Amino acid sequence: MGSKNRRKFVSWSRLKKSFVYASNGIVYTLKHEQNFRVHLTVGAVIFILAQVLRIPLEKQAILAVVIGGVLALELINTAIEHVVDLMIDTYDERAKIIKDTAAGAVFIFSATAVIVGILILLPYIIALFSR
Ligand SMILES: Nc1ncnc2c1ncn2[C@@H]1O[C@H](COP(=O)(O)OP(=O)(O)OP(=O)(O)O)[C@@H](O)[C@H]1O
Repeated sequence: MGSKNRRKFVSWSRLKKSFVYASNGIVYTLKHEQNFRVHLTVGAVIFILAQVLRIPLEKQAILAVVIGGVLALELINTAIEHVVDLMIDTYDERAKIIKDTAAGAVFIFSATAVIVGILILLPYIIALFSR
């Protein structure tokens, strides 16, 4: 008892470890999940396009939130898939429901991100071609 209480308010070594663990999770997902690679690539293209089109910073912030949200949801979906696989290695209707609903959450947020991206970028693309 007490060892936790004696911990520093902010420990840089613990922060560094947390960053390394989180990076490992991102690198794992990057290597093994095609959807994550697709979303990351689309997100990077949108970010570059926003710079080229000189989109205002507050709109870029909205794009950053939705792109980051999709990527974060992909990581959670991957974690859920692994928890299910850890619990059961045979076909199970409940496993299917868990995985399918988690995938559905990613899909809904991705579709939302696409709509937000179109709403923000399209007027600038139209203005570029109607000069
Ligand atoms: N144990 C299981 N029991 C029943 N259905 C399963 C099971 N494991 C996977 N499935 C079905 O297969 C689908 C794909 O699951 P899998 O674990 O292969 O994910 P994935 O191919 O990596 O998916 P994603 O491409 O979304 O990352 C699930 O959405 C589910 O419908």
